[in-house]
Amino acid sequence: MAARVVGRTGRLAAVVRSSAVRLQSRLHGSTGLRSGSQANFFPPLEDAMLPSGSFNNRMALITGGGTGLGRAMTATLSQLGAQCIIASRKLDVLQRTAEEISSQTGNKVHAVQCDVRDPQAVSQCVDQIEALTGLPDVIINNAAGNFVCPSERLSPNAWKTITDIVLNGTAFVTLELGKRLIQNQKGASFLAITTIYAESGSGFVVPSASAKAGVEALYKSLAAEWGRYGHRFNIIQPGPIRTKGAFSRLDPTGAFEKAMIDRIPTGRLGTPAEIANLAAYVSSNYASWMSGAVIRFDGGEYVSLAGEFNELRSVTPDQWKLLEAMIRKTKGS
Ligand SMILES: CCCCC/C=C\C=C\C(=O)SCCNC(=O)CCNC(=O)[C@H](O)C(C)(C)COP(=O)(O)OP(=O)(O)OC[C@H]1O[C@@H](n2cnc3c(N)ncnc32)[C@H](O)[C@@H]1OP(=O)(O)O
Ligand SMILES: NC(=O)C1=CN([C@@H]2O[C@H](COP(=O)(O)OP(=O)(O)OC[C@H]3O[C@@H](n4cnc5c(N)ncnc54)[C@H](OP(=O)(O)O)[C@@H]3O)[C@@H](O)[C@H]2O)C=CC1
Repeated sequence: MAARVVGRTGRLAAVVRSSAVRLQSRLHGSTGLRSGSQANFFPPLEDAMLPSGSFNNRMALITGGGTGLGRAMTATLSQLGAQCIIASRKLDVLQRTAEEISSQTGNKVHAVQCDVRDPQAVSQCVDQIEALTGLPDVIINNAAGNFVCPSERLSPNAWKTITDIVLNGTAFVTLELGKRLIQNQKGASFLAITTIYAESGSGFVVPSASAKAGVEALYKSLAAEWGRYGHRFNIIQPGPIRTKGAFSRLDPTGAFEKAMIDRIPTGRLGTPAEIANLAAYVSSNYASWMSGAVIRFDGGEYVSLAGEFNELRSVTPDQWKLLEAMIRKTKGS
């Protein structure tokens, strides 16, 4: 009897395993099956979500606003009436983006060169911003650096480069603006863009994970301390959204993308317009009661990675009948 049960259990386990393998290989194949089907339930909307004019007479600074997600946030804020300033190292890229967005929205976008790792450059950048627009009402700390690398291959300068851009850069921009805003008795919304692995940590991007966790601690701390000056601090943790900056450094061969889509319950990557809408809401007066919030925006990827039994998604209804029968047959412990 015991031998029969053991034999049957072994066969069932093999069936479950092989069907999971078949399913996995279908999902990882070039057809991208799951993204084709599940994603149909979750179509991304690209239009600006807030009423037009929501940012009239407001000034917004977006670091890293020349490319990728920062560019999308700048476009949405500008469309909603904001005067934007975008700041990063590459002035030509910033100027091109500023001109393109301004010409589409009719609202001025200013380009200011700034390496956020350098506190003096940040101070000069803020001088320039004050001269151009006055101190901003909205600050989005979006600039970042990252690459995948086994930690044993990281040089001290590699570690310093990423942590300087992400943690020190965010701190320099936030402190410089914060001090001047406090002096001028002006309120503001601060938003930091981190990542889902700021919470869990992640191998192979350890400087980024460490620095983004530091950014989250910085923003949660200041949310508590600087509310009295009229400042709100919030955090968005995006899941994967295709940008050249991120994907060329984190998935250089393109092989990782299918695995990511496979584990995202909404079956697709996010889009820059989706994060831009969320950032606009968080930075707007519609969210004036929101401070100290950490918003995970990842199509469900984080919980999908975390749940111990989530792989059981690949068990078929017939296999469940067998499993249930086995479980019900168990008596005692
Ligand atoms: C597909 C996944 C989606 C999910 C994404 C989740 C989270 C994403 C988080 C992000 O932050 S994505 C944003 C990524 N965007 C960028 O990184 C844009 C800006 N990046 C850069 O400018 C550069 O990549 C860099 C390296 C961050 C900074 O450039 P620079 O200041 O010019 O530095 P260096 O080239 O001088 O390098 C400094 C230091 O680092 C070493 N290093 C550079 N690349 C690598 C590498 N691939 N592997 C190992 N080490 C590297 C370099 O050798 C230098 O160290 P030394 O000791 O040699 O001096
Ligand atoms: N795309 C994704 O899937 C995800 C992205 N994120 C986060 O979203 C944000 C935007 O990333 P994404 O748009 O994908 O990537 P990008 O590479 O397009 O954006 C990074 C920006 O940071 C700027 N930057 C880098 N170093 C510095 C520096 N030293 N001083 C000033 N600016 C700097 C770059 O401009 P320049 O080269 O001109 O300096 C660039 O515009 C980042 O914070 C990233 O960590 C988080 C999770 C997922």
